[in-house]
Amino acid sequence: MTAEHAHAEGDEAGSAASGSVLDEILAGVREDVARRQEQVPLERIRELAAAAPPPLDAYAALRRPGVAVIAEVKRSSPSKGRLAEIADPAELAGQYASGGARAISVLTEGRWFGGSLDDLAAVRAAVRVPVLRKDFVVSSYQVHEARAHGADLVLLIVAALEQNVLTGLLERIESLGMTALVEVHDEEEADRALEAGAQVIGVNARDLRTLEVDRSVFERIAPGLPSSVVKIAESGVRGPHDLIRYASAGADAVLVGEGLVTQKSPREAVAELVNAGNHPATPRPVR
Ligand SMILES: O=C(O)c1ccccc1NCC(=O)[C@H](O)[C@H](O)COP(=O)(O)O
Repeated sequence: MTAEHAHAEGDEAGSAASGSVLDEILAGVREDVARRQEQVPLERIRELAAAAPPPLDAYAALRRPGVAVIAEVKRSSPSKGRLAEIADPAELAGQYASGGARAISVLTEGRWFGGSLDDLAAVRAAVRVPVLRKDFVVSSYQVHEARAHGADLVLLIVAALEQNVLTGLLERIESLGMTALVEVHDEEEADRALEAGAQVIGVNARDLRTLEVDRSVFERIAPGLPSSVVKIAESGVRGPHDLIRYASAGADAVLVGEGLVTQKSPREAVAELVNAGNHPATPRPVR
C-alpha cells in the first residue's frame, strides 16, 4: 500500500522495500529539505522567521481545563492512502476552530501525507489558536521554516533523531518562542524526551514499523510522565469513547486526524469531542 500511494503521488521514494516506513519518509524529507534550501538559503529563512508575528503560547493553551482537541489537516497517510481531498485547508481549519479545537495540526510533509508549507501558512492566517507544524523535522532549517510560516508548535519524533540532535532542535524551537511537541512510542523514548527537556509529550499509538494503532501504549506510558508535562494522546481517536479512554489514562489533549477529515461535518465532529472533553464526568489529569 505504501508504494502504491507513493506512485499515486507521482513519486518513487515510497517504493523501496527495505527499512521501516519512517526510514523511507525520512529519506524523502531530507531530499526535499535540501531542494528547498537551495531555493531559499538558511540566512533568508532565518530572516523570514524573525519577521513573522510572535508565536502563541501552546503550552498554556493545552493546559487549560478539559481535554483539549488538536484537530489535524490530513489528506493522506502511509497507513490509509488518500483520506480526504481538502482543497481549502484554511476553510477546514476554520471549521475545526469554530467547533472548539484548542489547536490545529497541519501535516506539511508532501510525499506521503499530501501536505505543504503553503497549507501551514494558509491555516495560520485563518485561525487564532496555536498551529502545529507536523512533519519529520531533522534540521534546524525546518524549524525556521515552521516559524516563517506561522507555526507555534513543532513536532519532534524521538525515533527519528539522535539524542544530541533532539536536544539541539528542541532548544532551537524554544529559542524562537515556539513549543516543541516531542513524540514517543515507548518508555525508552519517553525517557529521552524528558532528558532533552520536553514539556509537551505526545504518545503516538501508531507503531511506525507495522502502522498498527494500539491505544494501550498511552495507558502504559502516560502515568510515568511528570505532572508538569502536557500529555497528548496521538492517533486512534475515532469518537468520544476514545477520547474518554485516553482521558482516563491522564491525557491533557488528543490529536485527531482521520476521525475528523473523513466526517461530513468536521466542525460537528470536533464539537462532539470537545463536549466529551469538557464533560464533568470525563476524568481530569492529576496535576
Ligand atoms: O498516519 C499514518 O499512517 C502515519 C504513518 C507513519 C508516520 C506517521 C503517521 N501519521 C502521523 C500521525 O501521527 C497522525 O496523523 C496523527 O497522530 C493522527 O492520527 P489519526 O487520528 O489516527 O489519523
